[in-house]
Amino acid sequence: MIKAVGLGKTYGSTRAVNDLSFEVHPGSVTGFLGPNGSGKSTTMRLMLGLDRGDGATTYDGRTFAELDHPMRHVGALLEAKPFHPTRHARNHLRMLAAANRIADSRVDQVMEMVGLATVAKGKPKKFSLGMGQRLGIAAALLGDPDTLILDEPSNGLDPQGIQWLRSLLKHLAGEGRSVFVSSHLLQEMAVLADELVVIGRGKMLANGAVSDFISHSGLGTVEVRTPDGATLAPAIEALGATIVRDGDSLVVSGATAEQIGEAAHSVGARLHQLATRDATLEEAFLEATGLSEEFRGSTGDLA
Ligand SMILES: Nc1ncnc2c1ncn2[C@@H]1O[C@H](COP(=O)(O)OP(=O)(O)OP(=O)(O)O)[C@@H](O)[C@H]1O
Repeated sequence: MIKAVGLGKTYGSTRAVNDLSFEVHPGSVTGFLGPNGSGKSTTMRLMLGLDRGDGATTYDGRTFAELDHPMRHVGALLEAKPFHPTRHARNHLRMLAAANRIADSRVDQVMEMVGLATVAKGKPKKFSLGMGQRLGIAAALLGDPDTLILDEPSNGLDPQGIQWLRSLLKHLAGEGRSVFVSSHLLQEMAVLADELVVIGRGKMLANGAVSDFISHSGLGTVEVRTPDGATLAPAIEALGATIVRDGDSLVVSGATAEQIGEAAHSVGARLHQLATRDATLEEAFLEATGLSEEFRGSTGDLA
């Protein structure tokens, strides 16, 4: 298990990460979300001891520096990929393997896993963004680690690549590993992650199950089809809910289907349909991070 306690980092006058504490549990994928510049990469570097800062991160009770052959415990993919300019992809991995006492045969295994076996002798500097990303993922998997920390691993991957990565990470978590992964692809995160850590301007905004994050956003609605709208609407509004009329339907925010059903019963209104619609992860994320967005674009006058 990963346990991060009180992580913090200041660059000049910028408090990039501020007192972040969270856990990443074995057997699950934990998504790490936050707007641009919110401190995700800095947090990951702190977790791996690559940046000096406040707090501590332990892996089953040991800090990264205390692990012998860390690649065999924690596999990491960070934004900057230090590939050797002239070394072949396979040799790059062989060198990492040797430094961590990992068998050479594992190199071919991971190249196969990430779909780079046919270009094993290619030079990473000639790789496309997606191929470079796959090589970085191969390096993270090299030590067959029980913990993975991946910063934007889907960057540059095509749709098939993203689907492949999703299956891979779910499979690895299913084997009991702890997977911590940042991404801006919220639809992807919605189907990949079990738990979330959501930050804004370096501070924790939400931490817990994806389903709780979405339901706590309060953005879900209930669609009510009724021939007795005039009778039912005041009873729903009396619950403190708001109603938007859509043809012969009432779209209700701020009340559950159960509450609406009870209200309908108490005023004798007939219900033809009562359908709940959950918020999307994107809607919940935008709601949670709206005020902590650091960089806000404008659609302006594009003409
Ligand atoms: N080496 C550095 N020197 C100075 N400031 C830095 C440095 N690295 C990051 N920062 C600042 O720290 C803050 C957090 O940056 P970080 O890269 O961790 O965010 P992020 O959430 O990973 O962003 P993105 O989603 O855009 O990749 C930003 O304000 C950034 O400008």
